[in-house]
Amino acid sequence: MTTSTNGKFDRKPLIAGNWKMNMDHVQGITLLQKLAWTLSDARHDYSRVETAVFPPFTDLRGVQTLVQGDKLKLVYGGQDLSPEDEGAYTGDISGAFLAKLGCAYVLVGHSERRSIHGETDELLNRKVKAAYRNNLTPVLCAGEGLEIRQAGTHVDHTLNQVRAGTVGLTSEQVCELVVAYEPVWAIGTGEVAGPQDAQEMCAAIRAELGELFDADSAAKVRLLYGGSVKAANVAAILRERDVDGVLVGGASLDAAEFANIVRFEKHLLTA
Ligand SMILES: O=C(CO)COP(=O)(O)O
Repeated sequence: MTTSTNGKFDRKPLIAGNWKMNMDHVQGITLLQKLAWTLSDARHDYSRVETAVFPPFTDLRGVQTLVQGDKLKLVYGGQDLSPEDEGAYTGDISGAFLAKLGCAYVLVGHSERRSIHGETDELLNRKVKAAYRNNLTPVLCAGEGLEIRQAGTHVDHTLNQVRAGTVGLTSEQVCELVVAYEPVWAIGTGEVAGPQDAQEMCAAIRAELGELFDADSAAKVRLLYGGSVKAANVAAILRERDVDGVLVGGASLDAAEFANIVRFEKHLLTA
């Protein structure tokens, strides 16, 4: 990445697969081997796009062994982390443990954690800070539900989540930040937000981060769209100026489909 123009082409596209609670550690290795094989078979230029997977915690040790052993050009991360680094927090996973397993990223505040586990903005801000403290890049997830979208307050709602999640960060930290805009009504539903919807929100998030921090740092933040992304719709989404990548759920469980999403540039001409 260069800092010369601070435009879209300075931000490396990030194609991320969130496996959610799918794939045990044996299935996970098979999926990753298939993915690596598919990408290498197509002589994919790994250097142009960053590919990341977010497997369940129990898969991470096996993923680390495979990625390091076979020198795969993939990075990986956890789907969540504790706001604390160690101690009496039964069932929680420390960011320090994720870092030790070679994780580069960690998801923070996925809508399923917000809704099913009642995670608050205040807690998520502590998790974002725990990620930085442990040299993990947080992927802060934000986005509105259907009622909010229908009421037309989706931009305010999402910006509030981003504001709350980034309280107390330094500009240097913000430069590394990844924010995933995932409208809840588009997750796992087959409903995909239009490219213009994704662009509208990503531009608003970048502008807000520019106000909160500074324009140069905001220009470096990578903004992802998530919600029913597939090989057939990824290129149109990634043509948008402020959309720098995608966070893929269901389609990341199919190696061939996910590989086609990673190779989105190939579909750009026809999008
Ligand atoms: O939640 C998502 C990724 O984090 C999106 O899931 P789907 O791609 O299955 O809609």
